[in-house]
This record gives sequence, structure tokens and C-alpha cells, in this order.
Amino acid sequence: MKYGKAGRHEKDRNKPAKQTAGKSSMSRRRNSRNKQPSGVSGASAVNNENSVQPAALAAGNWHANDIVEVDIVDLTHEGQGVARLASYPLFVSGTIPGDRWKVKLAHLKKSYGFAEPVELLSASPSRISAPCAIFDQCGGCQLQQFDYEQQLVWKRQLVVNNLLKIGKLNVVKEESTVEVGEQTGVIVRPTIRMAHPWKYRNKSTVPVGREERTGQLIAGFYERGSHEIVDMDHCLIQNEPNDEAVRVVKQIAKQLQIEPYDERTRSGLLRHIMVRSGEVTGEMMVVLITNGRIIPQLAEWLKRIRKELPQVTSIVQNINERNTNVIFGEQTITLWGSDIIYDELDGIRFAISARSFFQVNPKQTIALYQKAVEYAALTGQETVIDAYCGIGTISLFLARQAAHVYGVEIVPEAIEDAKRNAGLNSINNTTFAVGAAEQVMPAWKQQGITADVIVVDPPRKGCDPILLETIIQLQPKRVVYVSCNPSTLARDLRILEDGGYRIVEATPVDMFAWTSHVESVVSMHRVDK
Ligand SMILES: C[S@@+](CC[C@H](N)C(=O)[O-])C[C@H]1O[C@@H](n2cnc3c(N)ncnc32)[C@H](O)[C@@H]1O
Repeated sequence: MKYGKAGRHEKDRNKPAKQTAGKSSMSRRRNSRNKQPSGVSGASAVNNENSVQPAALAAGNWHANDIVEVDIVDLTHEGQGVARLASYPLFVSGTIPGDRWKVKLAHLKKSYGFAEPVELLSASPSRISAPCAIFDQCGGCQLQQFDYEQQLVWKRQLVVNNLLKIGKLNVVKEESTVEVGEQTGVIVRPTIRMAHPWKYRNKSTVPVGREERTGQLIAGFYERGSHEIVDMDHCLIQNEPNDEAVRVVKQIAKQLQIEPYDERTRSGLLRHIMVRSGEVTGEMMVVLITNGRIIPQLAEWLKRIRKELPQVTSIVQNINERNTNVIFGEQTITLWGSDIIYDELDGIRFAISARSFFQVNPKQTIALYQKAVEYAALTGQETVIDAYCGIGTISLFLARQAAHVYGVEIVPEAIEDAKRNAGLNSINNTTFAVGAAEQVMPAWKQQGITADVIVVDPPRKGCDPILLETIIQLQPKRVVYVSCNPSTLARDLRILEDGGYRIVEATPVDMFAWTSHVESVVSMHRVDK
């Protein structure tokens, strides 16, 4: 693996305690500090610097620009360190639990505030040196300075905290020693770790813009907390083929002098480059997301991409002319090759089109889906509903062990893929429907369709209340909840528990190493009266 600076990937636990925060990243992060993060627990703060004394702090009598010393005691779900000034939570980017920092108070709101790190006074035993040269600027990773094993522990703890605080659920303390039958609360298993936590992503989406000073086309990442694009050629969590493909496509764009999109004036053509590759098949799709239909010198584009990236099997254009942060527009045109690429998970082949959801970490996806199937506890007799089914990934894993699987998904192309995928794998016991799960499932219920097991895998905002109510009415024996957001997960689990389900077990799965994203899968059983 290549790193920005030789040896920076080595753990750095023994380095001297004093480290002055670089002006660069620390001050740049200011923009991101206006939302209240969650996940706060207690600690103390001591001021031995300027005018601020602990008693004054306790009384809420402190000001922006005051310098204080704080212990970092927790992390928010966004990966910001949390300190406490008396009982007042203070959020500090770039810090991790166990650190002690000198910080400068910045935005102070009524019930929480933000501070900028000034000087690291004593490093957490979990602190390591971030291997990526642009870690401090990039909005992609938040935890590269946090030892991987400790990240896994923290991800589990975040799930526990959410179950306790938002879900108001009992959590069993000694997770590894409790048998499911004996428990008095939810067992939260250790996070399933990645064997190799780098170079794992199978999809790269980079914004394109213009470097203000030179006028050059650039493509890379949004600076942390802003919409400023910073040029980037290597990403340590992208797989090598994607990294290379983005570099090549960017180079072609420069040579053909394509106009990069400018968010402010809404002019220019190329908005994003997306590359997705199949880990097993090696097939690659390049998507050019454009602000308009006409791509000048299109034939030359296609010729060069095919010549320089022979693994490309699909070149697609997506048109997005709207003034929005949403990456994809409604219109997708295949410019060359296939409109899909294939990949395989655990022996099942999947067709994936440009706009379909497909998990970005294929190895961990298999672990996640296997855990979901284990929690479904199928014997071959069951009818299963897979809500939010995407291209039918979990559905097909389940269908191998169920009588019949119904999948529902809102994106029409994804359902086309799902149907194609069932055929591709000669799996004939599935039915897929396009629509909002909260509308389609009540309609199924009306038609007399029942389910022994329901699996849900919603987006970050969690399940629609109508969908949860429909599950409760359908009374499946088991519910399996796959979630990428522990707080909405905990909210929904409370509703299901109140509706007659016992939350049995949760397993976090590390799908997104070095970032603060936490995926988990939860098993629930109907409580029979
Ligand atoms: C986290 S993805 C899971 C997809 C699939 N289970 C997988 O693992 O590949 C969530 C999916 O829900 C879909 N979705 C979002 N809102 C929906 C809704 N109201 N009803 C049905 N599907 C929805 C999204 O398009 C996306 O495919």
C-alpha cells in the first residue's frame, strides 16, 4: 500500500504528548460545527490558561475564543470528540476518547458548544497517526487517527448507547457469555471486523470542479464541512481499480478540455465521475454525471476510456441539470457497452445498474447478509418479506432457504435488476414489486399475503411508521432489521418492542472502516401471549 508520507501508517502511541494542531485542517473544520451531534457522556474540563475558571464554566459564563483544557470522553456518531465543561457538552473535531487537548471555544450554543483543537496535551492510548496525507482536509474518513480495534469497540458501544438512550431497551452487560435463552435484555455482539480494513470500497463518486487559482479541472473530495472541492488522486479506502479509473477519466476530461460544473453559476458540464467495479468479476462501469445532454467529442471520450481502461464494460451518462446536492438525475443513457455490470456475493450473481444501491464493501456485505439469514432462522417452509430490497441482494440470500420471498423497493431500475438477478441465479421463489414499502406492504396484507419472517433494510432515516405498523399487524414470528443508522434503528426497535416483539440480539458489522458509519443487524422474536 502507498501512503502519502513514508511510515505514517505506523501506530504512534509512544509519541511525545505535545502536538500543536496544524492551522490547516483544524481551522477549516469550523463550517461543520452547526449541527448538534449525539452520543455524549460525562467528563471534566480544566482551565489553566486564560481567564476562564472551572466555576465560571459551570455557571455557563464562558466565551468564544477562550482557551481551555479538556479531556475527550466520547465520540459522536459523526466522529467528533466529546468533552464536558462541567455538564456542558463540547464537540471537538479531530479528537478521540482518552486524549487531553487545549482547545479554543468557538460556537457556544445554549445546551452545547463547539471548540477548535489547539494543542494535544496528552494522546489517547488509542491514538495512531493517520496514514492518509489528506486526512485532515477530506470529508470522507473521520477516524483514521483511531486504532482499528478501538474503532470496533466504539462502534459496538454506539449501538449500545442508542439502544439504551433512544430505544429505552435493556442491554445485557456481558455480551459474550450470555445464551439467547437466558437473557434479560438485548445481547450486543462484538463488531464483525474486516480482515484487511483498507482499499475496500467498490464504488467511487468524485465531484468535479475548477481550481480557482489555476483554472485547472480538478476532481477529488469535498473538504470537511464544506462544498469546496480538493483535488485527489489516491484514496486509501477505495479499491485500486477504482482509484486508477478515476485518475484516468479525470486526465481524459482535462485533455479534452471539458467544462467542469460550477455550483455557484450552475454552468459547465461535468458534475461527477462515478466508477463501480465488480470484486469477483472485475467488470467496471464508468458513469459521467453531466449538467446537460451533449458531451463534446463523445466518440473520443469513449475511445480513450476503452483504450486506457480495458476492464470497463459499461460507460453510462446520467443527466442532472437540477440545482441540488443529489448526485444522480432522472435520465440515464448507456453510451457504450452494457447498461449493467455484474458482481457476485457468496456465489450469487448480481446485475447492478448505475442508479441501483449495492453495498460498497463486498466482503463485509457477505458477513452482514449471512448474519441476517442466520437471524431469519429459515427452515425452507417460510414466506419472507424483504422490505427496501434494492436489487434483491438479501432477498436472494434468503430465497435459498425459504419457501417464498417478496421484495419491495422504490427505485424501478433496482427492481428490474432484482428480477433479472433472480433469473440469472435460477431462483424462482421470489416476487418483486416497485413502490414505497409503506404502501406496498399494506396492499399485500389486503391481498392476504402473510409473512413468517420480515427483513427490513431501510435508508438512514429508518422505517416509515406505517411500515412498522404493518409489520406489527402482520405478526411475523421473526423480524430482522439491517440498519446503517443506530439512532433511527433504536427509535424503530422501541416501536416494534411496544408492538409485541422482543429484541433478542444485535451484531454491528464494520462495513466502513476509518469512518464513523456503523452498520448493524438485529434479531427480533414475536412474544407469544
Ligand atoms: C440501505 S438500501 C438497502 C438495499 C438492499 N437491501 C441491499 O442491501 O442492497 C435501502 C434501499 O431502500 C430503498 N428505499 C428508500 N426508500 C424506500 C421506500 N420508502 N420504500 C421502499 N424502498 C425504499 C432505496 O432505494 C435503497 O435501495
